[in-house]
Amino acid sequence: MSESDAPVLRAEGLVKTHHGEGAPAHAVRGVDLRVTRGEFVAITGPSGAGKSTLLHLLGGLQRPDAGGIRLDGECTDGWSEARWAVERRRRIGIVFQFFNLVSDLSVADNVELPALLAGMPPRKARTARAELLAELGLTGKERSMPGELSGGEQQRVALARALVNHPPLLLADEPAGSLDSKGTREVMRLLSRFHQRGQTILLVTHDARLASAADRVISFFDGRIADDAELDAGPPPRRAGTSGVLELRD
Ligand SMILES: Nc1ncnc2c1ncn2[C@@H]1O[C@H](COP(=O)(O)OP(=O)(O)OP(=O)(O)O)[C@@H](O)[C@H]1O
Repeated sequence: MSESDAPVLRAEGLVKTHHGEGAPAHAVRGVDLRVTRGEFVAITGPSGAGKSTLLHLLGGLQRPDAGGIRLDGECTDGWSEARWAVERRRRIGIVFQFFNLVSDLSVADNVELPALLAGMPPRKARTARAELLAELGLTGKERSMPGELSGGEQQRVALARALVNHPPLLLADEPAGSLDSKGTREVMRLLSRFHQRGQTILLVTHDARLASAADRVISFFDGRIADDAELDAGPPPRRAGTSGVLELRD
């Protein structure tokens, strides 16, 4: 299988136990998962089921106790923290519930930073940033600091930051978890729109309504996949970069 035919993400036999103050938490108890190019997969399940731990493993933010992960067919076994950091910039965009923007950098700098760190020439990074912010309805906010923005706006900046390097995979961990209903609708509409353009997305949410935006829903329970179902297919995803400007209406 050539690398381009390989699944964007493949996990086999993933296991992760957290050792905290109390009894060990068996968060992920043996997970096999394959995500193909262009899929929008939601992982849903009750609080404490292990969804965030799984997403952290898949993004290389935590190491599994057992099992392995392949990105575009490439085995990640033995990757160091530094290697994961480099590969994440190129291959995996991540958005979190609480945005995790750099509070003392402007909106523009937050979005440009990962592009510059990935080696994009400054002029190209500025153009990429401007295009994404325009698409996300944030033109005019470039000089704002994150603390001056609403939660929904901050999450849109986080989305721009996650996508500025055109990563093959977007991981989203409860991206609407701290937003009001308007912000939630915006974020979900944007995820759907990027998916329509061909973006592969893995969304973790405890909210079954949000999961229904995906075309495949995995029910996660007690550290294991309890169900894995394709939903009715919507219009086929288009190739990346072929659609027009986003509209953000209520
Ligand atoms: N860093 C940690 N140290 C110790 N235990 C942890 C740690 N992170 C998670 N856990 C435990 O692992 C289990 C799974 O947690 P996880 O956050 O992955 O679940 P979740 O499904 O994402 O939950 P939620 O929807 O509430 O975010 C829980 O019992 C949790 O308390």
